[in-house]
Amino acid sequence: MILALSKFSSVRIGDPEKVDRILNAMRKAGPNTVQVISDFDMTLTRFAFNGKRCPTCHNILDNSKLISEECKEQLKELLNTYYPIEIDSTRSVEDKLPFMVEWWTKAHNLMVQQKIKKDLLATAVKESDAMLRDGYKGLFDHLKEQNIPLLVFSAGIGDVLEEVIRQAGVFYPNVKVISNYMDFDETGTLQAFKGELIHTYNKREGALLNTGLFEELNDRHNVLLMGDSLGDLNMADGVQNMDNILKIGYLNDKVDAWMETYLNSYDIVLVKDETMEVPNAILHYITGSQ
Ligand SMILES: Nc1ccn([C@@H]2O[C@H](COP(=O)(O)O)[C@@H](O)[C@H]2O)c(=O)n1
Ligand SMILES: [Mg+2]
Repeated sequence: MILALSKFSSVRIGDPEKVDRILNAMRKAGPNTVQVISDFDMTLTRFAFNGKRCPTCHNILDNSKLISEECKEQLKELLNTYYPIEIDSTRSVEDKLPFMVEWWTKAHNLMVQQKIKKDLLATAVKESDAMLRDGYKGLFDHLKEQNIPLLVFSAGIGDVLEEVIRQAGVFYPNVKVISNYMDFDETGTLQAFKGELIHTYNKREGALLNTGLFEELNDRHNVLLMGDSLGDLNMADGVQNMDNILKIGYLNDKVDAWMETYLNSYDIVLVKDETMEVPNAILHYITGSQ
C-alpha cells in the first residue's frame, strides 16, 4: 500500500513504517471496526478551484444575498484580520485561542443582526461556489455501502454544511455532524447560535462534550481521521479504547512554513491536493475492496 501511495505526487509521509503498520492492522480488523472522522471546510471541500479560493461554510453566507453590502465589508475585514492569525506558523495555539473566539463571536453576532431566514439557506448554498473535493461521491458511497460511520466535525456552520452535503446527494444515514448550529425563532429567523462555540482550536473540548455520539460507535476502535488544520488532530479525542488511528492532513496553504509540523503531526500529508483520491485508495485497502 505504501508503494501505491507513493505514486500520488501530493503524498508526503514522515514515518512510512508506522503508516504501513496501521494500515495493515486496520485492514486485518475489518470494516466493522472502522469509523471515519473528518473536518469539513478545506478537508471535505476544495480549498481552491481554477486558482480561486473556494468558500468555507461561513463564506457561503458572507458572500450571499442574505447579507447586506455593509455587513459583507465587516465580515471581510474580520476574515482579513483573523485568518492570517489562524494560519500563522510562528504563533502557538494557546496564543491564537482568544483571537479565534473573537472572530467566531463577532461573525456570528453580525449574522444574527442580518436576521437570516432559515428557508433561504438552501438557495445561498445553491448559488455559492462551494465544492466538495473531486472523488467525494466515491468516498461517501463507499462508506455507506460498507456501513462505516462518517462523523463530520466542523467549526463551520452545521446548517450550511448539511445543505452542501444534501445538495451533493450524499447526506446518507451513516453521516453524523458535530458543528455550530443556528438557532431560529418561530418565524424561521436566526436569533442565536446553539450550544458551545466550536472554533478551529477547541475541537478537543467539542469532542469531549459530544461523547454520546462517540458512544454509539463504541465498538469501532479504528479511526481514519481527516483534517486540514492542527486543531483537527483532536477530533477523535472522544473515542474510547482506540486501537489504531491514521491521520490524513490536507496541507493547503503556507506549505513551506507548515511542512515539518504537519509531517510530525499527521501520518500522511497531502500537499495542495484537491481530491479524495488518497483517502479513497486507503479506504478501499482497509475494507479489502481493491
Ligand atoms: N467567520 C469565520 C470563521 C471561520 N472561518 C473558517 O472556517 C473554518 C472552520 O471550519 P472547519 O470545517 O474547517 O472546522 C476555518 O478554517 C476558518 O478559516 C471562516 O471562514 N469565517
Ligand atoms: Mg478545515
